[in-house]
Amino acid sequence: MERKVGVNNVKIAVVGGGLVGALNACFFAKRGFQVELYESREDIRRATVVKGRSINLALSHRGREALKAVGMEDKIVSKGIPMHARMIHSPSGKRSPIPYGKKGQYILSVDRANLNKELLSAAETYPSAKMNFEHKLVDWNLESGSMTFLRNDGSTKVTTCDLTVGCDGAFSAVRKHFMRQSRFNYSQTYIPHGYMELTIPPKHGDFAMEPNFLHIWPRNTFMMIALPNLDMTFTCTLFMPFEDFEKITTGDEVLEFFQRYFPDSIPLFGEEALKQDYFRLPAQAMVSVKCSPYHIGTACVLMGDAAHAVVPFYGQGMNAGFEDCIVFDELLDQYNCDFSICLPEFTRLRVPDDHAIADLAMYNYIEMRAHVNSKWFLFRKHLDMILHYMMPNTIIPLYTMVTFTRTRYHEIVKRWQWQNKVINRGLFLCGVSSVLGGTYLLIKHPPCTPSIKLDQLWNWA
Ligand SMILES: Cc1cc2nc3c(=O)[nH]c(=O)nc-3n(C[C@H](O)[C@H](O)[C@H](O)COP(=O)(O)OP(=O)(O)OC[C@H]3O[C@@H](n4cnc5c(N)ncnc54)[C@H](O)[C@@H]3O)c2cc1C
Ligand SMILES: COc1ccc2c(c1)CN(c1nc(C(=O)N(C)c3cc(Cl)c(F)cc3C(=O)O)c(Cl)s1)C2
Repeated sequence: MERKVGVNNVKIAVVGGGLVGALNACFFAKRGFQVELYESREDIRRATVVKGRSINLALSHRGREALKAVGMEDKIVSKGIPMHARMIHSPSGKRSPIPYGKKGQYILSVDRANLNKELLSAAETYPSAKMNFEHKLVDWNLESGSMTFLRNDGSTKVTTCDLTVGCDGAFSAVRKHFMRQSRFNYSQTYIPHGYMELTIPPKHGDFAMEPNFLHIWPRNTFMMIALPNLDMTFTCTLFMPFEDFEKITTGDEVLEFFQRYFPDSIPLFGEEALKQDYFRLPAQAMVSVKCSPYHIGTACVLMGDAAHAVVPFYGQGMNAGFEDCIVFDELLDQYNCDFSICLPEFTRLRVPDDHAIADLAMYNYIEMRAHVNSKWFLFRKHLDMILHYMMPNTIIPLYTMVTFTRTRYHEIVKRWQWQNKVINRGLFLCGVSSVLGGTYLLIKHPPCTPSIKLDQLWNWA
């Protein structure tokens, strides 16, 4: 265990015991801080069902690097299912695999609840870390640093700390107190689409589809994806405008809809099971939140969805939140745990990157919704691969940089804009050269004049 001189009497309050809060508790406790984690829900290690969250998630490089830094990568990866490629399902039921990249380039389907439990248990192994469940932050006083938590029995607990780390998600209570600060920027966007999770059960005791793939049914305004689970089920996420969800009110309408857009999936769900699953929970909303700065003085810093909730169309929300944790930890190393430097530096570094991934995810949502069906998806991904193969150091697919590197998100956007310019110029030059070439050939070798005139052709016929 690392122990820096002088940090073990510094008290950190982590608000929110979700994925990012639990990981942050590991980072701070590992460094020797006194850590108090406060989570409004009950301890999910004792809960039976965690409702309303995406059941599984795609873990990629950024998230793995953060887990590695606290010694949790192997444990989490061992319970993840590698997805080496996408499997594109066309309306006709044709399936086309598209690899994510080279052999070692894969993403992992991980179970959200298990990941959260493992991180909470890992945090608890540090003697300087204490978990407080069923403690909901209801007030925070910036000047005194005191926080008020409401407990399930109606009592309250007031406490103070040296640093509050707001990891309380997209609807953060900590961030609400930032809203009172002058020059605090905030924006949120709900997209018209909702998402619903459906389950494909095992078939004859095995996965009903190829397990090591991220299955995708791209249908422009509708889309369904499926990620595998260790129990040989698939968790499917159906994305659709709320107004379309609302049009489907009966079991028969469910079947009619799936028959029309995702026919190959019906035998995998089972007709009756699909009808029940569809009405189990209502479609959930998706919100994109941007704000800045992420800190107030040396008293408070936001991380994860509390700082930047992103739409899931890049599978990066958790990965970006986990990267927040490792970036802050790297700053603590670089500036010897001096919060007066680390907090503003965290804002300076992470705001442009987290805003960039929020924009990329929203861009991908708009692109997928607008004109990505299975043919277009296949074409674009194959074009990416061909251009990357031809110019490996010049053209790198956007998703490769996002998913398999820790290249800063805002640098990826700049490079992507440059690459698009190169590709468009290249396509333009190809176009111009083919026109010039064609014209040259026409001049050099004029086509022979037809033996008969067009009007003779009609008479002749
Ligand atoms: C459909 C969908 C699919 C997704 N897929 C992926 C994916 O494939 N890959 C990926 O990287 N990301 C994905 N994400 C994003 C990912 O789920 C989030 O980015 C991640 O959960 C953020 O973690 P967090 O800890 O910041 O917030 P949360 O997970 O929301 O945790 C916040 C915690 O704070 C607690 N809390 C809230 N208010 C208070 C309070 N006042 N006091 C105390 N505690 C409080 C909550 O109970 C919760 O436990 C997806 C999201 C959705 C919606
Ligand atoms: C649990 O709920 C969810 C919901 C959405 C996602 C995930 C899990 C995981 N997601 C990933 N997206 C990428 C990606 O980079 N892109 C561009 C893609 C974007 C979309 Cl929308 C898509 F359908 C495929 C790809 C693809 O390339 O396979 C990965 Cl790489 S992983 C999206």
